[in-house]
Amino acid sequence: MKLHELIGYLHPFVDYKGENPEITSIENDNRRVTPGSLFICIKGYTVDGHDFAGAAVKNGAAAVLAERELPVNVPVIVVKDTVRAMAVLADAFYGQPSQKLHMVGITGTNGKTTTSHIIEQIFKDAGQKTGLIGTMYTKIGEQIFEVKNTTPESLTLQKTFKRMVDEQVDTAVMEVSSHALVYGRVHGTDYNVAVFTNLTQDHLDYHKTMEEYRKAKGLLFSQLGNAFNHEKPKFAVLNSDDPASEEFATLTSAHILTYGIDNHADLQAINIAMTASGTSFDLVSPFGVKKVNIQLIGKFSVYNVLASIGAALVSGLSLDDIITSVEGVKGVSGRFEVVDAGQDFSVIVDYAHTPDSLENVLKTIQQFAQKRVFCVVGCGGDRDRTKRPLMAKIACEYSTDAIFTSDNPRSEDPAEIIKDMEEGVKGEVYAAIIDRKEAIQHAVKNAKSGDVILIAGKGHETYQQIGDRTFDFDDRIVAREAIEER
Ligand SMILES: CC(=O)N[C@H]1[C@@H](OP(=O)(O)OP(=O)(O)OC[C@H]2O[C@@H](n3ccc(=O)[nH]c3=O)[C@H](O)[C@@H]2O)O[C@H](CO)[C@@H](O)[C@@H]1O[C@H](C)C(=O)N[C@@H](C)C(=O)N[C@H](CCC(=O)O)C(=O)O
Ligand SMILES: Nc1ncnc2c1ncn2[C@@H]1O[C@H](COP(=O)(O)OP(=O)(O)OP(=O)(O)O)[C@@H](O)[C@H]1O
Ligand SMILES: N[C@H](CCC[C@H](N)C(=O)O)C(=O)O
Ligand SMILES: [Mg+2]
Repeated sequence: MKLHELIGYLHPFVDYKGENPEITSIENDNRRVTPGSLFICIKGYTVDGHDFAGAAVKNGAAAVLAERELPVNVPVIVVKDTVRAMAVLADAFYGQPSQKLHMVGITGTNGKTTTSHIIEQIFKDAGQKTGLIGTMYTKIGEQIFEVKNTTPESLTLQKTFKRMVDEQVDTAVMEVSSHALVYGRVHGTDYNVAVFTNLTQDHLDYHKTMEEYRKAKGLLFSQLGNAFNHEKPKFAVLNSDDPASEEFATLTSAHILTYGIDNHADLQAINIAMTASGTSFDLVSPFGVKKVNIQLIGKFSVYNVLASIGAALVSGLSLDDIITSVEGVKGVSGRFEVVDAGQDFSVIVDYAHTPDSLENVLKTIQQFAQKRVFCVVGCGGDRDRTKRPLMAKIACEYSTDAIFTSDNPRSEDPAEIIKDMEEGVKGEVYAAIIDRKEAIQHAVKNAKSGDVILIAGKGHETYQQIGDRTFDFDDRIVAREAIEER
């Protein structure tokens, strides 16, 4: 694409009539620039991309998009906000790929990864080729690509959509983090279905207040657009048991489908019963009452399944087929994952890293635990500090043996993080073992027949970040080894 054509997609006041080179790629990292690239300078949290314009030109950049003039010998196009401009250019450069996919976006504090996998499974069972973008990876069909963020910045995102289009993907399911919504990473992404799971405390380091955090999540719904396209209708799938849904409904003109358990909803689960092999419920729907038996455990899993059924139903799939699919879902890596090395006590690895998810998982365990419940838990460094005492309190309240430990301390002192946790449990009995491996070994050594050990916070993660180093660490492997050493 020629530079002039590309610039034509920007704000009409952007005035550029200079040279018109062929733009072969768009990059925002000078290390990825090749001859013919347009280099976009982004002011980051760590460094300022404007400082790398010279290096980008050395690598062959044909033009630079920046927020100020720069001393380089290629055209510099100046805009007010390069992050906003990047989203527009990425969408245009890759041929507006999100408009060619059936797009399902999921936001909410907890359950995004789980729900996205359930939805992926339903569409796969319906014979579609799927794409998935989220915390664990990006997937195109069965190909897996590593990721750094739950929701990548616009350039990577649009490039991924383009690849999905090229590989004949029908439906793309993605997690949309609150950071992504605030930072405009999904500007231009044309969702057909926007799903809300729930809103509870997390990320207050970034959003400061729950109100700001709620506003961030609401952006997914306000960005669903206002026009009625009857050939490609838009839907908001909202949790009727979460008070934020009422506000989100007002933000969009899209059709609304609600799901819930406690409050009336278009899709409501009643008569929920936990069985040895999962959870069963009656689904009250516009198509009558249907019995559903899922292999997942807990009330929170019922919410994720209801949200997934809702997203698939508004996408035009048949309810009976959808139910068959969700009944086949075995669970998602690191979410309530059982570690079975033949021991006579249960070990569960779960990605609960917020107060609400920890409480949900421990309450679910209480429903079947007969004896002691050990809870190995830590809180991430360089993240919301205010959740630390709350998570510690929940661990002590809903388990018999709380063991506080480290979970990616990053640049913080792990002992100080545990001190923050301890603020929430003055006078309670607990153990504090900084080394996560030792903490897991301690629980495994002390567990007796019939006990349950929950290892919370890291789920699928295969690393521990201490300082600026990343070490191999997998709760499931460490637990298995500890069991085998017993
Ligand atoms: C705070 C934050 O959001 N940071 C994101 C941001 O990094 P940054 O601002 O530090 O970037 P930077 O390193 O300063 O670089 C600025 C610019 O200079 C460029 N650069 C940099 C170095 C160089 O040598 N050459 C060069 O050109 C960079 O490519 C970039 O364009 O831009 C990066 C690239 O897009 C992101 O990967 C990074 O996410 C970091 C890893 C992160 O931890 N983000 C968290 C807060 C986050 O976004 N989390 C949510 C999930 C939350 C949830 O679970 O709900 C998510 O969606 O992942
Ligand atoms: N609907 C839900 N409500 C509350 N807690 C949930 C729900 N679904 C899952 N959880 C809990 O939250 C944990 C994380 O789930 P999941 O990874 O699906 O969430 P996420 O929203 O993708 O998280 P992240 O923001 O880190 O990407 C699970 O391990 C489980 O403990
Ligand atoms: N997406 C979340 C994941 C937290 C996982 C937990 N293991 C931690 O490192 O705090 C975050 O970056 O806050
Ligand atoms: Mg996730």
